[in-house]
Amino acid sequence: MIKVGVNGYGTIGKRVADAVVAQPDMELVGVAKTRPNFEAEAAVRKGYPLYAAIPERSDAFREGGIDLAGEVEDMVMASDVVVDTTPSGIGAENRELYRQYDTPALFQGGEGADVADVSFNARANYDAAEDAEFVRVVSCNTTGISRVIAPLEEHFGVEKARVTLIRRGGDPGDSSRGPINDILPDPITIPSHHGPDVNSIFPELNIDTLGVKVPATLMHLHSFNVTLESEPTAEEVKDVLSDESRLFLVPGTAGIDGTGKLKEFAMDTGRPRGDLWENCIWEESVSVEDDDLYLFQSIHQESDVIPENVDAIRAVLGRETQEDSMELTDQRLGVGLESVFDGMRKRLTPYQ
Ligand SMILES: NC(=O)C1=CN([C@@H]2O[C@H](COP(=O)(O)OP(=O)(O)OC[C@H]3O[C@@H](n4cnc5c(N)ncnc54)[C@H](OP(=O)(O)O)[C@@H]3O)[C@@H](O)[C@H]2O)C=CC1
Ligand SMILES: O=C(OP(=O)(O)O)[C@H](O)COP(=O)(O)O
Repeated sequence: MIKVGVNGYGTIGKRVADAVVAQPDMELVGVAKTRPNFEAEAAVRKGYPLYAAIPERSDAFREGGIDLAGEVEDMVMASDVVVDTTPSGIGAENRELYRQYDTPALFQGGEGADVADVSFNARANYDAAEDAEFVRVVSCNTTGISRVIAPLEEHFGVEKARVTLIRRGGDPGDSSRGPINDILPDPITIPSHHGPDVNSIFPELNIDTLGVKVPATLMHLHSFNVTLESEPTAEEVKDVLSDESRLFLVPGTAGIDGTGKLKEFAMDTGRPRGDLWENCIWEESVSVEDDDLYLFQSIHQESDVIPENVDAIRAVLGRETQEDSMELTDQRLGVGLESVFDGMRKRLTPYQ
């Protein structure tokens, strides 16, 4: 069993912890937090050993009536791998702690690429993580773009990708973030940081990205224009994309017209926390004009990186092949939505 510690128990950390518990080859050593708040309560209720991320604050947990399993160092020492899911910038500060105990660590996309030896996306570069000291699972947006680029490169070749990202302002619980009544070019300079970040996965890719922030919390939306090296039909592109378990082609028949209904759909299908681990690509948007491909996709920022973190745990230890790890992760989490609509595709015409 692979022993996994999760340092930081917020949006990403709580989902990584649940995903680790769902794997047959992993054991959750515990999770670390700085404060005895509602998330600490939830971790304890789930039976997850809870460690104090800042030892001097251990007393606050005791005063709050929450039992600790120890301090973060104890968790790191007992782990084969630590997944660092602390806020952007804290991960880099934690590197020395992991190095001290010779424990490989995974960081998240809020850290700079130089925090790790390798930036990781399971579909694109699984093997590159093997034996690395530190691995960075790229951000939700970079993950979403990489999952589309990988099959397009393999099947059709990519001459140039242009992606405009309509970014959610904050997560649903981020009450201090915005905008609340504005549309911001963010970053205002071009390219946005996403293009160079995608290049940390595909160094040779010619890609430009533009970012916009809007008053929404549910998901991001990407508008793609990819100039291909060949001229497939839209149907051929859809066939290739629909073969990927982490890409979900939202059928026109579903009547899902935006991110609100996507989230409603996720909750209706019983997804934990309404999570959508897959890129949600609107099937009707997939269009090809000569060698230019266009499509819209939505990315659930809180959850698309979760399967990638699980795969990165195996990859860094050299366990399982890329294909076997992705298949196991998907099966244990329940990734893959195509089958939900199989019957519906046959029965309905668009938007009936
Ligand atoms: N949310 C998103 O959409 C995505 C985020 N990411 C990246 O994932 C990382 C984590 O983001 P996210 O989960 O959203 O952040 P959150 O703020 O939701 O969670 C981070 C948690 O870490 C805890 N924390 C703070 N300081 C420390 C510390 N020193 N040691 C241990 N825990 C600490 C905080 O809880 P407390 O202080 O209560 O312990 C907080 O809840 C970032 O790099 C982010 O960029 C990647 C993809 C998507
Ligand atoms: O960490 C994330 O969001 P946040 O920094 O806006 O909270 C997401 O991964 C999106 O980040 P990005 O738009 O910088 O790729």
